[in-house]
Amino acid sequence: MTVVLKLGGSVITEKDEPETLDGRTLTDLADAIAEADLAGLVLVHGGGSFGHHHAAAHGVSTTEGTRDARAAMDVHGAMTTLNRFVLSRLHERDVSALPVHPLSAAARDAAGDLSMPTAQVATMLGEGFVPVLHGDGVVHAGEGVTVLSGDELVAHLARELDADRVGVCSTVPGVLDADGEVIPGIDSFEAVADLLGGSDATDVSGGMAGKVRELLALDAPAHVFGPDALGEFLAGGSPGTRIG
Ligand SMILES: Nc1ncnc2c1ncn2[C@@H]1O[C@H](COP(=O)(O)OP(=O)(O)OP(=O)(O)O)[C@@H](O)[C@H]1O
Ligand SMILES: C=C(C)CCOP(=O)(O)O
Repeated sequence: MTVVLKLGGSVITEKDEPETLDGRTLTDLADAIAEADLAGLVLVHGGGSFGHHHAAAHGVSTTEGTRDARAAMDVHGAMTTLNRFVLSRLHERDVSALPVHPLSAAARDAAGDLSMPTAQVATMLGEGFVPVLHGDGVVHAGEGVTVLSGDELVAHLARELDADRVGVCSTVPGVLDADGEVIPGIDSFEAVADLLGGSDATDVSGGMAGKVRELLALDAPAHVFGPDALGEFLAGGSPGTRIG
């Protein structure tokens, strides 16, 4: 059973305070992960206040790039710092987590299509490790370096690894309707397009609308849920909003 799980940057950081961790929530999520069956689990985390502030400050998005290596390193460096925090919380709980940094492995062609090998991720899984990837900068033909979102990585990994389940843990308990209630299931983008906004915080990669679009394109069932429901998802449950 292969499960791809994203820990939203807005969950594990204080998204409005540059480079500030939400240590308490990250600890709770690490506890839930440590209690779960870890075989086949691939983790991805987003940028929150580590990646998005730097990307926005340099005018870099998923489509607008930079050829300034220092700007690219501001984004990448902040993301590897956040990745170290996530890894250390997992190691403290004896989770055999190993990092995979997309900047050094991935590329986009001129049309923006992503390529990234996944043999290292599959081999880590085969050897009993938990790979931990993250949103990052990515070299992009014709643009320099653009942003690769964790949501895009989740979709890529789910396809390449033929995942059985996908989970996206965000600040919200699911995709919300106009009354703020969790929508149980989404089968088409058009049906919910008017409800989906970007993010409340600085976010260069599309917020909830981008997430739903990526997840709908997958074969594997995906769930969007809040931090309280991570244990339920990892135990095989279907919390929040089911997508696809
Ligand atoms: N209909 C909706 N239902 C739920 N959330 C919505 C909706 N429309 C917009 N949003 C926003 O989407 C946000 C979640 O997307 P966001 O990209 O910020 O989360 P994340 O993946 O946890 O963070 P990051 O992108 O930093 O990894 C919510 O906090 C909310 O502000
Ligand atoms: C801004 C960066 C580098 C990461 C974007 O990943 P996301 O938070 O999953 O959208």
